[in-house]
Amino acid sequence: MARNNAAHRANGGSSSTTMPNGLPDPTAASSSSTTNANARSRRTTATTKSSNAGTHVRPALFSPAGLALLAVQTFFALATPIFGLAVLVVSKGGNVIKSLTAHPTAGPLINPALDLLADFVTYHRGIFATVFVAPASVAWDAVEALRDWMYDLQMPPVGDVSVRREIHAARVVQVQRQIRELVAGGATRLCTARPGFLAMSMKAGTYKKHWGGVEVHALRDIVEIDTVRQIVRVEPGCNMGRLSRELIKKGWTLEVLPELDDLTVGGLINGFGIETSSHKYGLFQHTCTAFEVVLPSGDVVFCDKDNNVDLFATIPWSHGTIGFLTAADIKIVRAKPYVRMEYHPCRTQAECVRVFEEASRDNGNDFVEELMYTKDTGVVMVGKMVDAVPRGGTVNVLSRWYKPWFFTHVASFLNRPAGTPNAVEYLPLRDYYHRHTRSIFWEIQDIVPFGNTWWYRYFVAWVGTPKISILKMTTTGKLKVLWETMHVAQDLLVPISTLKESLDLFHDELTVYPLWLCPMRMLSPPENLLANRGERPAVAVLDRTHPQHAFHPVTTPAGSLTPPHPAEQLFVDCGAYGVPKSPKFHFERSLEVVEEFVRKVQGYQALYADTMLTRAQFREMFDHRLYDKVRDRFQVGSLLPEIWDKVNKGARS
Ligand SMILES: NC(=O)C1=CN([C@@H]2O[C@H](COP(=O)(O)OP(=O)(O)OC[C@H]3O[C@@H](n4cnc5c(N)ncnc54)[C@H](OP(=O)(O)O)[C@@H]3O)[C@@H](O)[C@H]2O)C=CC1
Ligand SMILES: C=C(/C=C/[C@@H](C)[C@H]1CC[C@H]2C3=CC=C4C[C@@H](O)CC[C@]4(C)[C@H]3CC[C@]12C)C(C)C
Repeated sequence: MARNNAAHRANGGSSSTTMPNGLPDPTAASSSSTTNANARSRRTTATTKSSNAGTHVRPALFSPAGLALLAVQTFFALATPIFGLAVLVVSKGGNVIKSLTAHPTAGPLINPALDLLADFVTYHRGIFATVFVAPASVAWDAVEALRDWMYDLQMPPVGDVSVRREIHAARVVQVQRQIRELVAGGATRLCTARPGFLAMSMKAGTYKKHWGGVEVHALRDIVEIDTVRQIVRVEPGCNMGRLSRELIKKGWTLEVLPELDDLTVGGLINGFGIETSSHKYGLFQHTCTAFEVVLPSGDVVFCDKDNNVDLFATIPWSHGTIGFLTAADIKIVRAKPYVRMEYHPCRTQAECVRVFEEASRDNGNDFVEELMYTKDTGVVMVGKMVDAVPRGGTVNVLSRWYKPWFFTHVASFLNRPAGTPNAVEYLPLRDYYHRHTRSIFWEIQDIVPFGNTWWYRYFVAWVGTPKISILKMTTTGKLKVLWETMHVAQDLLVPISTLKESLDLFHDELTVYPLWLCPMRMLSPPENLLANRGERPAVAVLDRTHPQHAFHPVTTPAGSLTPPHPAEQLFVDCGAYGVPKSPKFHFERSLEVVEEFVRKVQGYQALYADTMLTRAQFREMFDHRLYDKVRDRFQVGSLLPEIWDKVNKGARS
């Protein structure tokens, strides 16, 4: 099978190649329009074929009850755009209104009205989120679901993937074309065209306003599900909500499926993705087996453990600073319908650390997570996928609108008298994965403070859950200041051996509870790969079936922002989301102190969050050796600046 070779192309070589698994090389297409036309014509043929064959199962969009609910929600949603527009204006959108408000006669009339509106949106956030953000979110999701459903409807029967591959290939050509046109048009820097308010972080990159934007998130579909190779090939704009829905329906799931519905494959690979199965499988990117990338030169490169392995190892964490990811192969595993969840309430800090660590080291557990509620109390949750609920077992369908927020449900187990056996319940698998979506972890309590009362849950919560992106989009200037000075959303990845020390420091500096603890195997993605390039000695081969494999000493290869702990593989993601209660708390100073600690213990800062690190400190925290080489090899130049240029404090607002 011919392989793509970026270096060859960079030297002016041309080739007609085939990507692995028969994926046609998009660069081989004579022109994008021809490819599109081909794809379109094949799509038509395929549609006919599928309806003739009668084997194509069309997914039911909504149940009758769901449709009724949707109708009411859509009614609410109709009012939303008008109000949303006004809010956008208040939060500095819309040049027309700006000029109107500057007008000597119109200004004095409009400005007070806008101020009033802004105050309402700021100080009555709960009402605003309920009456406008939630229905708008439902409408948004419904439109997306409709689009995805219609796309899937056009597709040929399961098993025939050629049409999807063709469509994907045509889309990649469009990405190539965009890059070439942007560069020819004088763009000196490139980033994705994804608007900042859609990104799963508190802030948006200021560079989005000035750099050339490449539309890659429009590539948002599943290209194929290969149950023989146990791989799903997916485009970068596909989100976790859609992926979990499609896979679980077919009896499969991802090894690591991050919990918020709107997280995208592209963002999770180029940033980092974690879930409660990460103690077993590592980060989201560690479960990927291949990437397709369009370089700033416009060339397409395929990489995996056998081809361009250096690129393969470097794409994770690179934040789009090597190329644009257009597809990824991700491992899938058999899904079981339920998660048997055991809640271990812990009443001392030592117990919180011990029970969590024991559970994290046991690969017999499919999911491990802890929520700390105070410095000394927490609940460790241990989940195992099961085929059925035993007689007498309690099923908890968490996604029902009237259910209490998950973190409050978990806290209730601390009220049980010490000595009572651990509580066990059975959660439908998809409900388990998205358990923190409805309450946005626990951030919703600061947005809709009355959202967990019985009357709200039963009579109002059916309206829907506010989407993070619409909350971001409707953040007023005053709110922004409040969020920036009085709130944190930070994840710090520390070796498990430093957990107690980390908890003490976080308590001292931040005092944010609940505090999220999630174990993770910190491996260089991929293991064992760079050894044959003579960078470092070969790493020990990991045996995933070994119950204690997380503790096999492994020499991680150099580069790819890898951890400097040869023998330390188990890390903990400590996630502090909320309003710090520590009297010491001062946003910038506290962040500096915490980051200093993380550097000391050779941990990592999650880069979706704020960082105060200087370029030098950043390079110290993340090993850039391989990264620099790869950027040189693929002649990235200044078109894609370094990671720090995209994540430093000044690059986001
Ligand atoms: N459980 C979890 O793992 C959670 C993770 N997160 C964080 O959220 C982020 C993911 O959020 P999401 O909104 O999906 O992603 P974002 O839009 O925030 O993208 C994250 C980074 O990846 C880059 N990127 C995204 N797609 C591509 C692509 N196709 N090619 C090249 N670069 C790309 C972006 O570049 P650019 O700036 O140019 O757009 C950006 O630097 C992750 O970084 C993750 O750490 C948040 C919540 C939970
Ligand atoms: C990285 C992890 C989890 C992170 C989440 C808890 C945060 C990621 C993005 C955060 C948010 C973005 C924008 C918001 C709009 C504001 O108006 C309100 C706050 C928020 C909803 C905010 C809340 C926290 C996040 C969702 C882990 C799992 C690795």
